[in-house]
Amino acid sequence: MLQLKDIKKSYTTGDFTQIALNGVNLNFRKHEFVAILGPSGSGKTTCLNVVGGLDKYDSGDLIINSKSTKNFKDGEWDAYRNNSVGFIFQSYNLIPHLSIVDNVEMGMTLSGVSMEEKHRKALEALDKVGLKEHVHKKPNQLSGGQMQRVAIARALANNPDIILADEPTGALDSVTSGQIMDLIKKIADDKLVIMVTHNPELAEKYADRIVKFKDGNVVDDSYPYRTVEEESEYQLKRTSMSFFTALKLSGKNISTKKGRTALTAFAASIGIIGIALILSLSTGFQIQIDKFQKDALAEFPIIISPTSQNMDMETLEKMRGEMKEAKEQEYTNAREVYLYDPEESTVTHTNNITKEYLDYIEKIDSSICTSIGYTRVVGMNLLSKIEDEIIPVSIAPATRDGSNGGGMQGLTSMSGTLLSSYPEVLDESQESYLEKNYDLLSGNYPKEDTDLVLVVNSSNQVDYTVFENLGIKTHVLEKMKFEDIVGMELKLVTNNDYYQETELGNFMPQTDYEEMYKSDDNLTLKIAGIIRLKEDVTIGILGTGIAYSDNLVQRIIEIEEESDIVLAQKEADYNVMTMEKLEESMKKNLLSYLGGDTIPYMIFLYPYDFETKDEVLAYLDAYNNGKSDEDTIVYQDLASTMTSMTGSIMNGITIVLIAFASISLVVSLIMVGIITYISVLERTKEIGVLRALGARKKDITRVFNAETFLIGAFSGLLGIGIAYLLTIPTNIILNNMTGLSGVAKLNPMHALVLVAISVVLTLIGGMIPAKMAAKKDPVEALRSE
Ligand SMILES: Nc1ncnc2c1ncn2[C@@H]1O[C@H](COP(=O)(O)OP(=O)(O)OP(=O)(O)O)[C@@H](O)[C@H]1O
Repeated sequence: MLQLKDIKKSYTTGDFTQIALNGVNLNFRKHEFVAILGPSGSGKTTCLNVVGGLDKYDSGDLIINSKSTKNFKDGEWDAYRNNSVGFIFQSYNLIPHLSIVDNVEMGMTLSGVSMEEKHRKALEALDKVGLKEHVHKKPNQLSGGQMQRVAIARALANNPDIILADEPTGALDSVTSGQIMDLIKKIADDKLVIMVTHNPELAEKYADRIVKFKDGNVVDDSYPYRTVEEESEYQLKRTSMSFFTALKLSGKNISTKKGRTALTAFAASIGIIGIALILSLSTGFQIQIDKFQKDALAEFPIIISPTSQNMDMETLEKMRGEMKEAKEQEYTNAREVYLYDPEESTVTHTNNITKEYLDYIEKIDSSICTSIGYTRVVGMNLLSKIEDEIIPVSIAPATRDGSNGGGMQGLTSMSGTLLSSYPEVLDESQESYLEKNYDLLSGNYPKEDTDLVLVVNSSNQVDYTVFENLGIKTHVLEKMKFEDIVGMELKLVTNNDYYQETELGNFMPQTDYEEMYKSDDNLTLKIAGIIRLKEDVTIGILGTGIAYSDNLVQRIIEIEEESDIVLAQKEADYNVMTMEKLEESMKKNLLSYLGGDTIPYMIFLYPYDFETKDEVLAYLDAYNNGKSDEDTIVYQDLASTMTSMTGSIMNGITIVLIAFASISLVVSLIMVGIITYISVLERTKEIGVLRALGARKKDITRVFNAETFLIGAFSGLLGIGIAYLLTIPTNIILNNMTGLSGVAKLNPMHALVLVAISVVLTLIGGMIPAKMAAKKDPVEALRSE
């Protein structure tokens, strides 16, 4: 059954080598009760540990069921301890934080016995040792004798062939000793029991055979066994601890030191709390910005103007780079003044808007672009009948505009002025731009091309010059009734009626307004209604004053293109009114003013929202494909420029803050490492017990990894929980400070990732101590107190 052949074992500590076993030869029968006696230090325990596979022999051979163990691998030793050997120690070596049943089940747990079978066998074993009523107690609630019974039950539970007992009654009184010996004696009926003892009477009374040790050698054997081993199959069942078992084991251990674990987890969670708060704030602010974009900036048109400054990120960065360079050049010592052209450092592009481009724009899909607006510099020859007198008037916007109460400062400063021509919807079935964004205060929204509207600001104000231009004597007026304004009519006079060619060949505006007023060619314009920007619309593109549709201007151009003055001006290289010489660009402007140019000055494209805006931009970009630099048309998308700038600033700040908060994560990593290390020290005995029960080194690592996993997961969840609670006061404070509500919002995705990070970091922190634990020598581990 079991055979020791010339087993030698020595321990070297420093320069000193202690021979513990000096060529031991022993044969054991399948079923017998062997007592090993001998003076202290004679090698009894060492022999038992070698037989049990806890300690490795230096030379010789241990033959188990006729199989040599010389070439046993770690895994085979682990399996051997688990399947074939049951240990009973003097100091019981129960795992204190597990219940009695769990202690007894542990060996079977390691060899993967099913839950029910394991439980049944454990109860059976406990019944055998007479502890059936105590199964749910913890080891420290039992007497010494009872604890040793549990240890015996544990040794028996997996039904091993060999029971090794190292002074099992050493710590017990004589009565209890007797009871335990009776129990062991009974076990020996169908097992090999090897017991080390100092007590010759006990040995005499109970053992079948007494082997005496002295100086690492067998000096006497009362019933030697000399036989040739018959061949037999010897199969070992591999052991392995599931991660779940490791979790359970560690969970129970952690639950015995709740206070410490909670403190550790809290300390470790501070980094997580910091990062979670930062993330929740930054996502919160980003959400606010996005909301602002959606609410306001989506209404912000894409602008195509004659010259455009390339305000994309690349250019901005370039400009910033130049600023940096400029800084570096500061404070020269030269005694000279340098001249430079600031234009050279700004990137401008001249857009040559062509008929082809206009056609392209007009073909844009109405499902991505709600409306298109134009500005054209077309002068209108307007007359009005005021108190029976006909006078020339104008609907030009107020000269000091910008007070429509709609927060249009952005557009005002960047593109010069607010518009007086409102955009037309592309899809006729859609609500018109005015209906969507402006409340009607009086009259109607414009229906005809010739309908005008008066735009007022939130307090119904209009610059008095608007009315001055309309021919109304404003110095006697402070206010005007809606009814007096709505329905007001103006006559639009054609160029042919308005300008007349003189004998000198130049054109002069007529002054016979009565005559002009009566002309059949006139168009009658009417102020159809008074409108005001809706309260929830942030950006209105119309300035206060009179607004009209682009169709009206197009109609004027259609008529005036063929007017005498336009035809004459087209031919001439001088101003046909003043006869002054004209530059090419001045001529172009004059023609536009006279209605002789179909190309608008600026184009405004209004996407539905941010998604369709991208499509509109793609459509505009597509036009530039394969075009030479000067033929490309550069648009301005101020909204995106603004938001991408705020976006990257936000990201920058977030990264810096997270970097700071991460320092505390590193601290917690180190702390978890220390805690795990302490835990390894505290659980050394448990490591030994587990190894004796057949746990592999890997399983020990797993136990501690499970512990750090639990701490990591707990601290992560705790951190997220606290961070979540902290968002409440944060939001209250922010609301008081900024008026924004619900800014801090913890994204569930971020929460999950942070818990994962916490787990990974604590696992890393605990890795080294867990490896150290696995490397512990089982014999030494068992010996530790
Ligand atoms: N891990 C070790 N390192 C160094 N020496 C050891 C180690 N384990 C045992 N020894 C030495 O080996 C010898 C045999 O020890 P062992 O524990 O087997 O004796 P023992 O007969 O069981 O003694 P006791 O009856 O007092 O328990 C002793 O001299 C002991 O000091």
